[in-house]
Amino acid sequence: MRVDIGNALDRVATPGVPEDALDRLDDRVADAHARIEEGRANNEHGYESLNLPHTVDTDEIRAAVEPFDDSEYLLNVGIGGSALGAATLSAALDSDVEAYYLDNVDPEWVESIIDDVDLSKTAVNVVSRSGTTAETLSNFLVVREAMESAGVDWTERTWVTTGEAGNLRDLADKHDLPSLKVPDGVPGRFSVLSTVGLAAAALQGHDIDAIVEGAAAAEADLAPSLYESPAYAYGAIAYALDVRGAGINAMMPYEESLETFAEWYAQLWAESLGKDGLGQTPVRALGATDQHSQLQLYRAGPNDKMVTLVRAADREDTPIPETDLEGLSYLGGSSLGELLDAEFEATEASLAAADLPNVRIEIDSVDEYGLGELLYSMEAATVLAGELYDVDTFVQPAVEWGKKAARGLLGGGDFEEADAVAEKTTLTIE
Ligand SMILES: O=P(O)(O)OC[C@H]1O[C@](O)(CO)[C@@H](O)[C@@H]1O
Repeated sequence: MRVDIGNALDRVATPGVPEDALDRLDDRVADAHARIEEGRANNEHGYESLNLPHTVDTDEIRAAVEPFDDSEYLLNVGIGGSALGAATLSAALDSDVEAYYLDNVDPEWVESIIDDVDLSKTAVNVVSRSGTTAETLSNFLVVREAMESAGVDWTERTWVTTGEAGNLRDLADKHDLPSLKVPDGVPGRFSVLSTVGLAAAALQGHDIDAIVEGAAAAEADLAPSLYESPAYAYGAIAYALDVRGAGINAMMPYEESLETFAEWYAQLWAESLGKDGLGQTPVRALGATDQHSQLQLYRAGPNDKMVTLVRAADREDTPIPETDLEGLSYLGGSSLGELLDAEFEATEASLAAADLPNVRIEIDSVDEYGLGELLYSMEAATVLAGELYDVDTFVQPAVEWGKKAARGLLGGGDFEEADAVAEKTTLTIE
């Protein structure tokens, strides 16, 4: 993986980072790297995530999903980090298994998916690190009832991925379900390279060892200098731009297969760094599509953002037939890939021409190795940025308020947060 930060320098962009400031920041990167390595060596909570290339047991994962290798469908029931990593891999890689990610509780959407699959040929993976997430447990109960109604023995088609204890662990023990453990020291948003992300990938026939090899290559690049580590270069430059005013980071892959990656990145970046009034807001974008959508704001709106452009050096291509359409003959004989690359580079240059900071991330190809490299690098970049912001990267206390309010509204306990809902200020226009 390569990261080009040239268009983030102050001689190109505003806000931009002076090269002498980057050199000074590199001293802080060295200190942060030492802290990260200490956390990894001691398997400290969160830092343990960066050890996964050496600790994940891919044989165990393949064995756990082997009983389901006749499946034509996968229903992954989980939310947040218990869905987005596996969904990123599914979206990026081809498989004969049709995978669905039930990571919301919109009833019409859930019912439409259950109707779309043949439950007798479906593997259900219920994923929850805590085992208490309302959306996940509710969707599981709905799916289980649908299987029972269809005369399918759900215990024959379900595996569980969860922590040491909790509702799902009890369910697995009670019904003797195949189960995989979510590593204790790995927060959900950092769990794609663990049982959480790789079991679904294995069921879909993907080479999870190649994913881990790519992650290991990114790990090998971690160094006490941003100039030696693409992952740290990205984490450092994004932090440096944020503290200079680029409070928004548009993650804009120029690969349709990486659209879900941008969604995964948004949770990783926001839930890790959004603390104590700090944190850069991730925006999910897609090239070339958003050139015809958000780019107007990026170029001519407030200079309060950076754009991260991601692409693969190699991809399959499709020729564009010759044409005599007025003004479009230049396209004939070219290819869609050449057009996409031209638009990537044109957008990159257009942002620089508008003084808007942007960073280029390039992987060799969107395959298992390239995905492992990209995902691990973004995790390492996030951990580094967390050290530079000096926030607690691996917790997410701010999400608990809403959970308690919702639980109180449903009669799940007496929570003052639920009382606050009733006190809403209203000014309704109809
Ligand atoms: O895996 P669990 O415990 O169901 O949590 C799902 C998601 O919910 C969160 O805990 C936030 O509520 C995320 O950090 C996590 O990825």
